[in-house]
Amino acid sequence: METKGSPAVVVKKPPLTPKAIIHQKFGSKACYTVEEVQESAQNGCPGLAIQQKCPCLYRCSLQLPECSVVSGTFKKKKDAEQSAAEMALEKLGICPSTNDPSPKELCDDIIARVKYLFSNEFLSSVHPLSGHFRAALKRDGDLYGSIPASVISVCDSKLCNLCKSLNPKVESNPLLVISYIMGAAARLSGSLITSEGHLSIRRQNPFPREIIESSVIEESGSQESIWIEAIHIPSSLEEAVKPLTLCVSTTGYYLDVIAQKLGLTDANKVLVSRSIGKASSETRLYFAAPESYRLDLSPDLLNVKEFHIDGSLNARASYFCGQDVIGDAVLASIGYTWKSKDLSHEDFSLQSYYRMVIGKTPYGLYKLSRDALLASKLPSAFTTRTNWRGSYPRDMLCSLCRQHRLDDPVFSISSISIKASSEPSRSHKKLKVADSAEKETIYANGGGTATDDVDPMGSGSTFTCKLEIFSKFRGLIIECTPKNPFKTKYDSIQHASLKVLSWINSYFENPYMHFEKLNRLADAHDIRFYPQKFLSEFSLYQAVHNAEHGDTPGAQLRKSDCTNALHTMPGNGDCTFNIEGPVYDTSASIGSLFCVIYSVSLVKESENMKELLESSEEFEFEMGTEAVVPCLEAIVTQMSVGQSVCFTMDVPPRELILAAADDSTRILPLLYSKTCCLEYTVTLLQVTEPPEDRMEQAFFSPPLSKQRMEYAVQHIIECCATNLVDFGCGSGSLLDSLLDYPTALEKIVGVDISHKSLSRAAKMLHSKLSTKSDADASCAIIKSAVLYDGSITDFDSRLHGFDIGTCLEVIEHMEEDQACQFGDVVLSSFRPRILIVSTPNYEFNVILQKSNTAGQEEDPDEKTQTQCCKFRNHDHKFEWTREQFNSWASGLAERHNYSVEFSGVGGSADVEPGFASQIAVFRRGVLSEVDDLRKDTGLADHYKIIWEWNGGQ
Ligand SMILES: C[S@@+](CC[C@H](N)C(=O)[O-])C[C@H]1O[C@@H](n2cnc3c(N)ncnc32)[C@H](O)[C@@H]1O
Ligand SMILES: [Mg+2]
Repeated sequence: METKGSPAVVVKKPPLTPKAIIHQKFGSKACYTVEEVQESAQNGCPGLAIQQKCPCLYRCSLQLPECSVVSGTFKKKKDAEQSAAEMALEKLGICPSTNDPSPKELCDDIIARVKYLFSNEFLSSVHPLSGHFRAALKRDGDLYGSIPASVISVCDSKLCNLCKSLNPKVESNPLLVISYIMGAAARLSGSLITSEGHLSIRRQNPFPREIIESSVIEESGSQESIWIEAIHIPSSLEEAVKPLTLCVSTTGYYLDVIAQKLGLTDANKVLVSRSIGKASSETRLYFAAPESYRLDLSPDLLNVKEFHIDGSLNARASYFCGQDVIGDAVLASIGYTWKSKDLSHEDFSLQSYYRMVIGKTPYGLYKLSRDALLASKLPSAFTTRTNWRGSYPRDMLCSLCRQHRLDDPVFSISSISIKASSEPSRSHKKLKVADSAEKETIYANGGGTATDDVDPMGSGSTFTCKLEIFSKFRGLIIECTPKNPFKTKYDSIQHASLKVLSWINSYFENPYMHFEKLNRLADAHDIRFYPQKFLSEFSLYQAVHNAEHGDTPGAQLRKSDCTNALHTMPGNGDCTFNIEGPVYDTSASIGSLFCVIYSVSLVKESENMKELLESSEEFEFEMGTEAVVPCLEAIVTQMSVGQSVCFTMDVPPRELILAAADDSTRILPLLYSKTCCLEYTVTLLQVTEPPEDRMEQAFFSPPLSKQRMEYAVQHIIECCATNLVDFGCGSGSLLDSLLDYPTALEKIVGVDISHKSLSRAAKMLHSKLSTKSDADASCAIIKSAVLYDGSITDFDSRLHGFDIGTCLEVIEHMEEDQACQFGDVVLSSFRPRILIVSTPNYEFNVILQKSNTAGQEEDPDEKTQTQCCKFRNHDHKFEWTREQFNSWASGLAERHNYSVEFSGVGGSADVEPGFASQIAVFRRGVLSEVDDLRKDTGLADHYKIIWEWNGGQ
C-alpha cells in the first residue's frame, strides 16, 4: 500500500561515471594531476573595493597513453577529475552509453578473471584473496590448495562487479556470485577442479615449488597461535549473543577454525557475508552453507539460475549484513587486506556488537557520536552549528542510509527571495515570495557544507530543503518537505535531516507502533512515506528489537521516573541541592551551554552492588534542545557552578548499556535483574550564556534588533530625513531593512571598520538595490548608497550635516574612552540633525541571565545581584547602567548644543530595570557658524569608499 496514492519512483541504475569508464579502459595508465587555482573572485557585487577571499578552485589534467586533457576549474577536486575524464572520452570518441559490454563478453571476462586468480602470478601478489591461496597451501589432504568459492566471491571486487553487470540481481543476492564462480571454474575444467558437494575450487596442477617459495611471507619467527575474540549469533532469537574465541595457528587456515565453531568439518562449506561497517573493514559474518544448498554448476554462465537457500533465517545476522544468513553465525574481524601479506585481525567484543546494533538506529548514532549515556537519544532541535554537539543530523542520516544499504539522501534546495511588507508598524510582516524560487539539488556529500552556503550574507534569500531517501531497488521510500525557510542552505539541510531522523527514530523506538500513529507522526514531521517499502527496508529490526527487549518491557526513559528519585548526594557537604517535584522551566537558560563532569553506574541498591559504566571530565550540551536525558535539563538549571547532584533513572534499553560497558561480563548479571537502575552523578562545571542575538531572539518578540530598527524607522519618517548615515553599520542590517519602508530617504551611507561586515553589506545592498523597482511606491527610492571603511572616532567631511545619524549597538564594542571620543566627534563635527544611539542596559542583564547568575560563584560580599551579571557579548568592552548612559549622553548634548531624550526597546521605562536596549535621541540646536565651516571642506576625508551605488549607474 502506498500512502496518498503517490506513484512510486523507479530509480534507474546510474550510468558509469566518466572516470569509471576511463578506469575500465586504462586502469593505472590513467594519470590524474589536480592543481589548486586562484581565480579572481566573482562576488556578484560590482565595484566592491575589498579584496574577496575566494574559495580555492581545482583544475585537473589527465594523462592517458593516447592523449592528455586539462579540465576547467571546479570547486571540488572530484568534479575537476570527472570533467577531465569526460573531456578525454570525448577526445577519444568513446561514447559512454554504447560502452556496455555484451553478456557474452561479460561471461568471457568472468572466466578470464577466475583463471587469473588461480594463476602463478596471482599467488605472490598482495591482494585480499591471494592470502587465502597461500593459506590454503597449509591445508591437509584433500583440502590442500582448495579455496572456498564464497571467499572468492567476497574478496575479489572485480569479479563481483563483472557478475553484477551480467546480472544485477547479484546486488540483492550476493551469494549468487558463487554460482558464477563455480560455473566459470567448471568451464576451466582443464586446469581447475570443482569438488562435488563442496563449494570449493583448486588447481588441477599444484603450484610449482619455486612459485610457492617465492610467494610465502617471512614468518615473523613466533609460532604462537593468534587468539581472536569473536561473536556467536545464534539463529534462534531466544538464545543470547555470546562472545567466543578463535584460536588460529600460524600453520593453519583461519577459515577452517571458524568452520569448526559452526560445527562444520572444514571451510569449504562456509559461506561468507559481505563486509560490515566501514568499507575497509574485514568484519564479516560466517555461516554454514545449508545441506539443501544445490548449485547449478552449469558451465553456461548465461543460464545460471538464481538460487534460494532454505533454512531458518538468522534475523540478527541478516539485519547486519543486509543479506540472508541461515542458521547460527560467527561474526569476526579477520582477513587479508591490500596492505600486507599478513593476516589482519581485530578482537570483536560484545560491546562492539552492541555498538553495531545501536549504530543502525538514529538514537544510537547520536549516542555513539557523543559517547555518553547522558546524551539524549536524539536532540529535538537543531539551533546553531556552534551549539550542536555530536555528529550533525545530515551526517547521521547519511550514515543511517549507508548502514541500511539505502542510497545517500538527496537534498533539493529552493531559494526564495523574501521581503517584508512595507508598513513601519509593529504588525506582523508577512513573508512574501518574490518570483519563482530557484532550485538546486545536492547529493549527500555534495554541498550545503558550512562554507558552501550561497547566502550567508543574508542578501534577502531564504532556503527550504526537500529531502528524499531512495532504496537501492524499491525507489523513493521517504520524502520530507519542511515548509519553514532558513537563512542558510546548511541550516535547511540540517533541519530536514533532523526531522527525518526523529521520525525514523520513533519507529525504531517502537517498531510495533500502529500504522496510523506512524502516519500521523509522519504528517507532523512533513514526511510522506511508502509504508511497504519502508517496512521492507527496516522490518528486520523488529526481530532484533524483540530479542533485545523481550524481557525488559517498557525499559524506556520516562520523565516521571527521574524527578521522584532525585536526592542530594550523600556525604557531599557542598551539595544542599533539592528539587520539590518536577520543574521543567528551562526557558530562562535556553541557548546556554552547560558543561558538566559526570559518571553513570549501574546499581542494585538492595544488594549494594554498583558497576561504573562511564564517566567524563567534560560534557557540554545546549539547554532547551533536549540534547540530554530528560530530567537533566531541569536539574542543572537549578544548580550552581561547582555543585554536584546524584539522581537515578530507570535502565534504558539494554543494548545502550551494553554498548557503553567495556566489560559486559560483570554487568550482565546486574542488567538482567529487574530491580537495578542507573545512577548519575553530575557536577556543574560551567555555564556559557547564549550569544547576544540568540538571547534577544529568545526573549523578545519581535527580536530586539528588529525593534531597534523599527524605532529608527519611526524617527526617519517623522523627521522626513532624505539622507542617513549609519555609524558602525556592520553587515548593513539596518540599511537593508530601511529599504523596505516608505521613507523619504534618497541617500544612505554606512561606515564600519570591519571589512568582512562591509563586504556583506555591499553584496546585500547591491542585490537588493539592483532588483528594486522604482514603481514600488511602498518603498524608499534610493538614489545613492555608499559604504565607507573608517573609524567613527575620525571625522569625514563628506558625512557632515546629515538629516539623521544612527549608531546602534556599536559604542559598547569600543573602549570607553573611544566611545566618549566618538560622542564628541559626532556631535561637534558630523553634526547630524538627529542622532540615535543605542547600547545595552546593563541592569537588564539580570533578567536575561536569570538562571545563569545562579551558575556563578556566589560572592558573600555585599555585591548586588546586578553586579554579578556578565556582559551580553564577549566582544563588549563595557555595558552601562541607565545612570551611566544618561550621564554620558547628557554631558555630550550639553557640550555640543544638542538636546537629548531617553527611550529604549524591550521592556518598559516604567518597570524596573527599564529597557533592555537603552536609546538616546540627540537633536541639534540652532545651526552655528561652525556647522557651515565643517561642510564638505574635503580637508578631513579619513574614510575610504568601499562600495558605491548611484541609481543603478
Ligand atoms: C554589534 S555590531 C552592530 C552593527 C549594526 N549597527 C547593527 O545594529 O546591526 C558593532 C559594529 O561596530 C563596528 N565598530 C566597532 N568599532 C568601530 C569603530 N571604531 N568604527 C567603526 N565601526 C566600529 C564593528 O565593526 C561592528 O560591525
Ligand atoms: Mg553589542
